[in-house]
Amino acid sequence: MEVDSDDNTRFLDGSQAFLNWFESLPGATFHKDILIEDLRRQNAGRGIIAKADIPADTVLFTIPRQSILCAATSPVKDLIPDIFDLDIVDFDNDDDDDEAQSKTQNSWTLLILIMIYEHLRGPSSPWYPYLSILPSTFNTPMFWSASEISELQASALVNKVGKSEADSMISSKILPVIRTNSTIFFPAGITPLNDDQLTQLAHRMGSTIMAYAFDLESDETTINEDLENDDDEWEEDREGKTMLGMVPMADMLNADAEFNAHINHGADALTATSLRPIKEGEEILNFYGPLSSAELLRRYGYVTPKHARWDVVELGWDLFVKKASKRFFAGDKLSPEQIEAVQEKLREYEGFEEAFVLERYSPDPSPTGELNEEAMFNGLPDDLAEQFKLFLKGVKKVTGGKNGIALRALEDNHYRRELLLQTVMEALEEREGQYDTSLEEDERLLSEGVDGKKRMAVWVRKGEKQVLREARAWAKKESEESRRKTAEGDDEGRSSKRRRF
Ligand SMILES: C[S@@+](CC[C@H](N)C(=O)[O-])C[C@H]1O[C@@H](n2cnc3c(N)ncnc32)[C@H](O)[C@@H]1O
Repeated sequence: MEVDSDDNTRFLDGSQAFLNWFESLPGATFHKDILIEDLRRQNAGRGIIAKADIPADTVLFTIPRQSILCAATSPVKDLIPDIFDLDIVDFDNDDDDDEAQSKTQNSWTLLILIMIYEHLRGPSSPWYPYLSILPSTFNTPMFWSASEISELQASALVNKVGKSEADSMISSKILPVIRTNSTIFFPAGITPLNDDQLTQLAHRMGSTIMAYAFDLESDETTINEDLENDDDEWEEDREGKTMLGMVPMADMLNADAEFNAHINHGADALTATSLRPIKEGEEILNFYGPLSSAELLRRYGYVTPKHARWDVVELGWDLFVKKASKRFFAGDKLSPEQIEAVQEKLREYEGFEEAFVLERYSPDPSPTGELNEEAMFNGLPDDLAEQFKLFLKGVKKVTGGKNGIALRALEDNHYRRELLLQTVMEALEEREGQYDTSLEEDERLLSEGVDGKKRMAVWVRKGEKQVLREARAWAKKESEESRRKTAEGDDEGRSSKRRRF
């Protein structure tokens, strides 16, 4: 990345002013053997590196809770108590669809308002040296043009960018509060911003929160406890469930799927500690969770090779049914209208899934932040087999028991599994065809050195195609096995009350 010398000076001065400010906070510590480094040459902004070898379990820095920018520390809670009353704010409220809730705040919108307020205060804000080094532009797809988004091709990420949801959240929860309290946000001497400017600012703050904010747990937790929890735990800070806060210095750590540091949440302070020995010159890295390349790009605006182990691809139910139906049309025993009737009934079912996420078996990193096991594709979602069985039952019903294939599949577990696997293989082939380029073309593009947003988009779509190929190879192997068992007339396959599919 090219930077001119003025930019360079501003960047380095910003880092130094931030460090000076941080070290002056009562209770803050910053280890003598670490430094804030300029990592723009590797498109990673600022990061923290070790200046000397650091042993495991070393406290790298300490952030007193008082210095965190959040609902508990912001002066706005006294200025606009009715919306910032911490006793009545429902941190679980993330339901934007409910009109009654449209004016109430959640952890996201509170923090957006707090950050807008501090941003507008400029140098008078106690957090100014910190806020000054946070980004004003982002690489997340939220800010991509339509043609840049189109490079994601058939990735499910295209429908998860969330621009219009963010726009409506800003117009229903952010702008009205600022307009009602305009003298607080724009006191004498500060020129008020118009709605477009405020909307842009709110987007900027929302994206900063997405990539920088922490879920403020109040209890001491350790990496071991975190890793024992299920995957959803990692995502909690991005779901609007608990108080979110901007944690100076903790958010200067970059991250990867293999990492060497962790943030512990203590009663009075948060501390960053080394999980294992860190060598001089090594970057100190945090972990943002077991995120796929697409999710890492959506939330943080970057991708890394090590996160590809968590790549996923979505297989739509309608595509699966399209492929399955071909088999059930045999002998004209099932009409398209009957299939649609089955589908309609299925959609009414509470647990109905529109799409199934295919993913590898991919263990979490070890407590010392290392990946010790290969990720591999080893199975389809159980829900798909269950929904397929319901579909077969539906077919049996609408045909009055006349569709032989459905009847046999409901009776014979091996046969049903074989049908499922065959259908999945065909559906996966069509799913791969929905992307404009092949896996091999994407690999060539990446090796030829495509860069910027396009490289990230190619990386995401390539990763998804790789999962599709692995899933197809796995299904083929399983299907051969299943067919062998069916041919052998394995009685185990017959349905019985004692045995489940
Ligand atoms: C919490 S901040 C980390 C500090 C950030 N680099 C900065 O300069 O302010 C998260 C952002 O850092 C960048 N980042 C984090 N880890 C990265 C990595 N391994 N490679 C490239 N960029 C990374 C991404 O832009 C991400 O949105």
